[in-house]
Amino acid sequence: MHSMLMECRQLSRSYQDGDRELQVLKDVNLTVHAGEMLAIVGSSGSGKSTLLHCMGGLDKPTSGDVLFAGYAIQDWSANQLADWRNKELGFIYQFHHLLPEFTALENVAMPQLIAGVTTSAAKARAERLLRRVGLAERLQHRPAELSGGERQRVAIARALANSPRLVLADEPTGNLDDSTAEQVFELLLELNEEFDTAFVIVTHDNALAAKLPRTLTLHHGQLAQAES
Ligand SMILES: Nc1ncnc2c1ncn2[C@@H]1O[C@H](COP(=O)(O)OP(=O)(O)OP(=O)(O)O)[C@@H](O)[C@H]1O
Repeated sequence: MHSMLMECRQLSRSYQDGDRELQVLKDVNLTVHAGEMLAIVGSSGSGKSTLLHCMGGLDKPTSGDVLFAGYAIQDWSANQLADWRNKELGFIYQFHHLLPEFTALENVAMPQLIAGVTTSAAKARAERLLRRVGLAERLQHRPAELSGGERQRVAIARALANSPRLVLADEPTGNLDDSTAEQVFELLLELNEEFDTAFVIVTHDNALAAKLPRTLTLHHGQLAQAES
């Protein structure tokens, strides 16, 4: 059995909405094991993005803990969080968030340069990753010169650039047509097998979620079933 990588304990998040409190997440308990892949599904507004943001240190729980390899991330400074996100996490969003003025190769090299990898090593790894995601012919293209599916493949390669232990993906196929979405999902499944990286994928697409080994359902900010 794989070791525990991330744990949410009694995670709650509420927002102040005028003079009332909006409880978005309520006592969420979940464990992500090293190398596993799981889907989080739930209707719009059920708290999926908020949960992912708390797991990625982009939002802070109102109460409860997010532990990464046993450490409570909310205790870390902004610098520590930024460093952790750069080295240990990858993010994939619905919209690719690639830098428009840079090529695919440069976009994938960027997180490595930030981590202190040399330019030549960063570009070599970026090229390997882009080849792996099927973009050998697109290394020098800028995001505007790529299709939506290709842009998401670049974003996936970028998420894996620093060999993170965990990739958090928020509707990674939400902006793609059905067949492209399925291909991108298949790619994520393959990469999860090949790399020693856990994936947590938020999706509203139950058919795609069903391809993953484990699915958790959020309902009004609570996990619908007990953690397996
Ligand atoms: N910063 C914020 N301030 C106030 N309310 C917020 C904030 N972020 C999210 N919310 C509210 O929290 C609820 C859950 O939002 P969240 O984005 O987590 O849902 P979701 O399940 O990801 O929805 P969708 O599938 O539509 O993206 C929504 O009612 C939203 O308006």
